[in-house]
Amino acid sequence: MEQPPGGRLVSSLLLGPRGCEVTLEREPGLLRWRDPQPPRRGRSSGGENVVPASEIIAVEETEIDKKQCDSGKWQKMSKPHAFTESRPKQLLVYINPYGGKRQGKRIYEQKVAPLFHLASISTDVVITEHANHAKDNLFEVNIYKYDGIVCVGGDGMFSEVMHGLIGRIQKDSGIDQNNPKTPLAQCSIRIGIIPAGSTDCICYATVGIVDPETSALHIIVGDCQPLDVSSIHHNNTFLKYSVSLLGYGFYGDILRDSEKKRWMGPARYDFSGFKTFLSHQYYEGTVSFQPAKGTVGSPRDKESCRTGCRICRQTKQLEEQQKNYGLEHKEVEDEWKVIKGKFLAINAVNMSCACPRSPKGLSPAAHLADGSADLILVRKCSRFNFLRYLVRHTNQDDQFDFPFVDVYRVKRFQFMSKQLEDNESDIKDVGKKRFGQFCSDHPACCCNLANSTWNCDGETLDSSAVEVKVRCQLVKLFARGIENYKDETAYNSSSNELLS
Ligand SMILES: Nc1ncnc2c1ncn2[C@@H]1O[C@H](COP(=O)(O)OP(=O)(O)OP(=O)(O)O)[C@@H](O)[C@H]1O
Ligand SMILES: CCCCCCCCCCCCC/C=C/[C@@H](O)[C@H](CO)NC(=O)CCCCC
Ligand SMILES: [Ca+2]
Repeated sequence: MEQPPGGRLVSSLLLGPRGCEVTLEREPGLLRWRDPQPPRRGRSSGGENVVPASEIIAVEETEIDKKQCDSGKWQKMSKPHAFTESRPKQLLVYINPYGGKRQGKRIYEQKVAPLFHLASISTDVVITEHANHAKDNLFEVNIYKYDGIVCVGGDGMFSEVMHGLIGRIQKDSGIDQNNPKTPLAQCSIRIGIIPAGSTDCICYATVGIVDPETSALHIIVGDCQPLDVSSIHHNNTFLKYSVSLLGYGFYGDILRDSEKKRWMGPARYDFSGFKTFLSHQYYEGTVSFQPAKGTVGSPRDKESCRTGCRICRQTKQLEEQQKNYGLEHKEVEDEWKVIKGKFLAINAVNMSCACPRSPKGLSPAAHLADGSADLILVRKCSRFNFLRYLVRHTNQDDQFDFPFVDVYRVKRFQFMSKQLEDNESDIKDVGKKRFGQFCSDHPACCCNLANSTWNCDGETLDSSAVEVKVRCQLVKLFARGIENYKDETAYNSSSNELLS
């Protein structure tokens, strides 16, 4: 390449049989060329292509002019691939061969492995043989020799890998996960998700599309998206972590029913969803929460979390300032709001939970990395009203604009079912006998004292009482959030896909 004044390198590029001029601008590192053919009508870019150098996957020479080579003017480069410091060189890959439509292995081998090879990334691949294989394995291997862990599967598989990684880091840092008050050690090893599951909500909500190649490219270019994680405890015992949905009632019941129908594949959620909707079960209990004070946004905002999100950035800065002033434990004294009631659903979401089924998700303005969760309380209402609420997850109308739906942005919350509350008070009341699932005071009244289960990122969790705390940006993903399209020349305008 020649270097004319102005920090621009200029060379010629052969695209098929036609040649064109290609320039590389040092600042801000953009590679530009014009299509050799005249621009198509209606194409605003006028046939110009722009690719940031940081997003070039690999450069390969197809043929070298022998004469130039011998003259010493040309030197054959070894295959250059690392264009930025943050790119991974060695990855540990876990494939769930049974997730979603059971295509994980094929997707990895046909769509992802060739791209990793092109980018000169070396991999150790583990095809899981049973549930918890990946999680257990992460406690045994030397994770520190890897630049990232990749999971090929759905939200459940991601959850397994995340539990393994967080657990391992805490173990190595001497931190007891059972203490809900202990600050956790952050995980600097990034996790990549190659979607091959049934809902793939974590991939959709952090990338904007469920597409294995796009996710592979985000891994290769070394993107980094921090993610909030909620820790769930009961009686000083650690239960689970959650990054997408922690739901009691409707989504817990769907999951409990659908787990028996795994053989149906992703269709099990439609079947169990319909059945759970008809059952119209409500649950009594008490929800207590601390409203998030240190965050900038609100769950009723019109603005969503997007790449480089201002709200996530500002909240993190605020948290760091508080830490510097020694105020990080101040929230313990913050006031608790208590709500007793009958609920069809209690949903706590750390992110929008957007997925192909619901493109704006359960809480469209929730943020990936703002240290808070949106707590959505759907009180007992008619079946018709509940259906109206559900349908609004699929259209542009506001799903929080109902008198029976409340939404709060929280840092911590607790839930206790009425059954457990009653049991706890009955321990003192020794003479009283319980009548199974029904109200002991009025056996004929059929008060609903049954318990639901929690849907924790698509895994069931049975606990009638939980204590939940959001851990700001505990893990990092190979992703960059959902992008806004401003520059049509750099990206394919019809999807979120990166150019390769
Ligand atoms: N080899 C295996 N055999 C059986 N179960 C496995 C195996 N490997 C992983 N699992 C478990 O399968 C569960 C579901 O996997 P995964 O999340 O990939 O698919 P899914 O449930 O269809 O998708 P989604 O979670 O997006 O709805 C995970 O909880 C994981 O622990
Ligand atoms: C008449 C039309 C009504 C349509 C209603 C559609 C509402 C869809 C909301 C979808 C919300 C998904 C929340 C994501 C949860 C994931 O962590 C979890 C694991 O993958 N998936 C499920 O539990 C699977 C949950 C599947 C629910 C159907
Ligand atoms: Ca959040």
